[in-house]
Amino acid sequence: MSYTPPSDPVNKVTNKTIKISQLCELCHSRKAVIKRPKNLQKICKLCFFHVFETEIHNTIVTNNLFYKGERVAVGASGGKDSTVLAHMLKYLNEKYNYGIEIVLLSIDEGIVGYRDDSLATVKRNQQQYQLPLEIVSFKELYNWTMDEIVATAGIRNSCTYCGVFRRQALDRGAEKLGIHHVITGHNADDMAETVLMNILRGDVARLEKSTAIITKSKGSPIKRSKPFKYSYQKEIVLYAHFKKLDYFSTECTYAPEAFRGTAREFMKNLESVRPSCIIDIIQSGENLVLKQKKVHTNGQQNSNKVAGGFVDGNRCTKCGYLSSNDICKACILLEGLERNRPSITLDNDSSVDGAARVMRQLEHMSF
Ligand SMILES: Nc1ncnc2c1ncn2[C@@H]1O[C@H](COP(=O)(O)OP(=O)(O)OP(=O)(O)O)[C@@H](O)[C@H]1O
Repeated sequence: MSYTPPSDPVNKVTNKTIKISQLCELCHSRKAVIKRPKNLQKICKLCFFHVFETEIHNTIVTNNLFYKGERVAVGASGGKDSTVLAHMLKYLNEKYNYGIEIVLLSIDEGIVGYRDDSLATVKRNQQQYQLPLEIVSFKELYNWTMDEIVATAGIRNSCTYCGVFRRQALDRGAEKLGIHHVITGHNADDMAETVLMNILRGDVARLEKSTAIITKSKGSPIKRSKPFKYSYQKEIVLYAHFKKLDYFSTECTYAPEAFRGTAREFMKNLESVRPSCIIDIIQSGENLVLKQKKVHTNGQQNSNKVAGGFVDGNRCTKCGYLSSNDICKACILLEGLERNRPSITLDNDSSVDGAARVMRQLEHMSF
């Protein structure tokens, strides 16, 4: 059986007759060109754009992510997720009149050959989407670049340093802009991976928070949200590809954290057998009812009580930023780094240059 579809400028059907079995399962008129990774439905490009955009709009509306007049900072790394996020928020904001003001906020971790190239993409996105851009660097905030950190502390814990500093840097960048809402491109795959990792580590405190679409620490004026919480990574990539978005696709120079890498691989294997497992894991995480925490005789809950009497939402006594301890994790990491900073005797002899100068500096270096 065959069918002559109406003219379709997007799918550009050259052969006018399409077998019924090739028709889009949603509109039943255009040729299906995609098998949706989320549910294996065969659909056309136009229907894919429509369902994908509508699902994200529904997530935003159902969870009251924005209020009219709100200024929001999109964590923009130049990668696929945050590029699609910036594009999508601009598009939905105009289509549904959310009334939000969007600013791109990028953190330059100082990774030569990776972040400098991806930031060039963000700068192009800024032009393409006509959005303001703020770049904050690790160097200006911490006086360390990730390259220097890896050279000093090794590659093994690079994700820990990068994650802790970037999280705080996003808050500090937003504060600098007077913005109280940071939006990130974390997707369903990231979230399912995190749930799995927290279960495997028995990290109950993090498990409780890991599926929240909005997170906010007590005492912090800055909230974070993840509108792609239910969006599959593969669909985000497909959307970027079909919309011909300009994004940076190289992996970070430093290897992903070993445990996360293993969890990611495991999730991918599960997904290939059962695509719905990503959403299923997120839903399981959302529906987990955790055992009541033990209450101390003084009435305080276990999780809130930490050494020094600090609870989540206090300020670090060193840098003044949010911390659940006396001193925040960023300051603890910085202290360790400073102790090990290579002390370089600067060679002011301008007669030697290039490799000879570097060799001379290396000879003076001590760790
Ligand atoms: N350097 C950065 N500057 C600003 N935001 C960032 C940066 N790195 C990550 N983010 C934010 O955190 C989200 C998750 O980051 P992650 O490192 O998991 O990268 P990812 O999954 O590859 O995302 P992307 O494709 O956007 O790079 C990103 O989508 C982005 O919103």
